[in-house]
Amino acid sequence: MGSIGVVYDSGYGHTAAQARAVGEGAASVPGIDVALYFAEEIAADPRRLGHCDALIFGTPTYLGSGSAIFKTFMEASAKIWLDQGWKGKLAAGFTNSAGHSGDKLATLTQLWLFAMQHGMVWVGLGLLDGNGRSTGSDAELNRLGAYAGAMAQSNSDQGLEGMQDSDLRTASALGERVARQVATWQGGGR
Ligand SMILES: Cc1cc2nc3c(=O)[nH]c(=O)nc-3n(C[C@H](O)[C@H](O)[C@H](O)COP(=O)(O)O)c2cc1C
Repeated sequence: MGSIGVVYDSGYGHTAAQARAVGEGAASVPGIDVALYFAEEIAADPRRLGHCDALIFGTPTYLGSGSAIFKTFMEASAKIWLDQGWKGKLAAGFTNSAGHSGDKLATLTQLWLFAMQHGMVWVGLGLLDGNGRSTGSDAELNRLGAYAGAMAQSNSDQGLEGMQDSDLRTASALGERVARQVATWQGGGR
């Protein structure tokens, strides 16, 4: 039994699709409740996340970092940070951008540091990098080769049809991994 909150921002819908995939993967684990929270809305009262055993953070990469709206959520959590209210919860992250690199690692690093400041315990993707061999293809899981979290790439001139199925499956795998960790995580040591 456990509860996971997926907190995300998305200006144009791509990262929202990734968030839904993360949520579906998490919900595939029996006994895990999953809820998606739009960062701008939950920033008004981030204490509503207090019941979650794990928080999975997601934001588009804008100019080499998370979006301003996601940063608003981060700063809205400052009073919780002061009390270390999320200490011992599990955390993970995901991001989408137009570039294949797109400096997405900087965004995942930002999310990781945010979780570290809160005393949370980071769960990485747990998948080897895909599509790194001559026999590989973009259909492979983790085709963008991230370890710190889930990455997705979508062309800037396309809508959701530009999302790669493999990236959504990778996002789902992250959600499922966090959910499996929640199922066994005690967290009591904080
Ligand atoms: C203000 C802004 C800054 C962006 N900066 C980057 C960037 O640094 N790297 C990148 O690869 N794509 C960048 N992009 C492209 C977005 O990451 C891409 O369109 C992504 O799909 C947006 O996700 P969303 O639909 O969830 O908002 C930027 C887009 C905008 C609007």
